[in-house]
Amino acid sequence: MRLDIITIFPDYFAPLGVSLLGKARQRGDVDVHVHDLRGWAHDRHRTVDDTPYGGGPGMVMKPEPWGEALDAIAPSGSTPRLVVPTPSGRPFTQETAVAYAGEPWLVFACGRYEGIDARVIEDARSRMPVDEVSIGDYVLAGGESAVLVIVEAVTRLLPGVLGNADSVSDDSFAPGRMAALLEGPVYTKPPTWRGREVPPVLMSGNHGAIARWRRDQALRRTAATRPDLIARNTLDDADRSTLAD
Ligand SMILES: Nc1nc2cc(Br)ccc2s1
Repeated sequence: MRLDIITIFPDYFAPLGVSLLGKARQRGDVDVHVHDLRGWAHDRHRTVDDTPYGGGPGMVMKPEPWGEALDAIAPSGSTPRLVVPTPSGRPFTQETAVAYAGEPWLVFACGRYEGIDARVIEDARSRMPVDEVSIGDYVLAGGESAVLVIVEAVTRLLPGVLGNADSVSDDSFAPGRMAALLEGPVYTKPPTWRGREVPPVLMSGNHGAIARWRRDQALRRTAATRPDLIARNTLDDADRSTLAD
């Protein structure tokens, strides 16, 4: 997978060189290129923003540098998927992450200020798929943090990137598996810590009882914090009994 990231803060992406993704990059599983948008701003001050037409607060990112950057990174005829984080985008979910993990090439546009001139997105749509995605109902100072989130959610799904492949298939939001129940509590050694014991069922060796206990915990946590997710699940009698407790 190739990832291109266009930003006015390239140093923001130093974290992509460490941990699992860093190893994946060293192995050549992921090819990441970070580009400074100011490289395509040709005036003396390398200006990338200007005042908004129609007035209003803040500044808008000028179309010219973006247009030149996208032309240089994705010349006509090449068709990466352009991903533009924005609070007004479609929700980015685990399903989106799974879809993106199957893409050979993603280009990320990191907006700043009040956003990117809308004509940049229109122009890009004329020659490549463009997704405007939101990572949540809050406003950041720019798209860089959102790209870090999206890149982590996507690349951890790539074969070999996450040490334990089972972890991915066992994700609480993994499509098709218990349809997005939240993870229940997890435990490791020591068996007693500050007088608090690990639930005995987890040390019983009874895998059926352990699976039932884990599902009950996931159901209870989901019902308590994300009841909207419960409706997406097909509950059996045992589930309904757990939730009725
Ligand atoms: N939640 C999000 N906030 C923002 C702000 C800017 Br400015 C650009 C992208 C995003 S995604």
